Amino acid sequence: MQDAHEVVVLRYGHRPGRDDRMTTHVGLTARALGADRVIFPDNAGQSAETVRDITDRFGGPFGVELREDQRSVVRSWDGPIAHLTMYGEPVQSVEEDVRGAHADGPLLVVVGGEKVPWELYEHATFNVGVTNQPHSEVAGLAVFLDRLFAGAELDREWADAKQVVVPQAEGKQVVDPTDAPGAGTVKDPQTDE
Ligand SMILES: C[S@@+](CC[C@H](N)C(=O)[O-])C[C@H]1O[C@@H](n2cnc3c(N)ncnc32)[C@H](O)[C@@H]1O
Repeated sequence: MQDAHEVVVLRYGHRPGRDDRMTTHVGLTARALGADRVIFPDNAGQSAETVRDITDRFGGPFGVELREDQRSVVRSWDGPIAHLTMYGEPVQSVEEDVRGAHADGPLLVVVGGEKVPWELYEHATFNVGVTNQPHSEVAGLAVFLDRLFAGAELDREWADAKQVVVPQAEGKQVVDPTDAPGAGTVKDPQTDE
């Protein structure tokens, strides 16, 4: 089910083992930088678990779905599609048009892993390059979302978090959101200690 205002990231293709970290980071980047949900291939269950766990701890809302057939997600999408590729038009040239198209419908942002089918280039409303240099789906997605939201995603607030990071000039502080400011325990979010 699509919501007219949503931004959904589709990870097109996943090679278990080799792509695990990248697929997880596509999901974490989509979540952190303002997308509403991510769709992973159904062989990326471990990445889906990790992104759900982070959402559970650090807040949402953010959806994670596993779908068997990415081709059918693209074919049946009822709204504009932005496919990120080094061969596409410069993001700085098309960002306004993408925002305009998104005003009329939900936006699907597609990032690849291994080679994506040619059909995707034809089916996409926009083929978007974040530079025309080869780099990574995570970097491309981050810059694209920041351009799409014009930086507003950086000030987003999170609902139902169990842990909140208190920004520090030095060191790390993570508190329970129900604690008074400054009264929380100091934790490393990666080790939970
Ligand atoms: C390892 S790259 C594959 C490079 C591929 N030849 C391509 O079409 O961009 C995996 C994914 O990273 C993203 N990507 C890589 N470079 C990009 C760029 N300059 N702009 C936008 N996306 C890029 C694309 O989504 C691509 O499918």
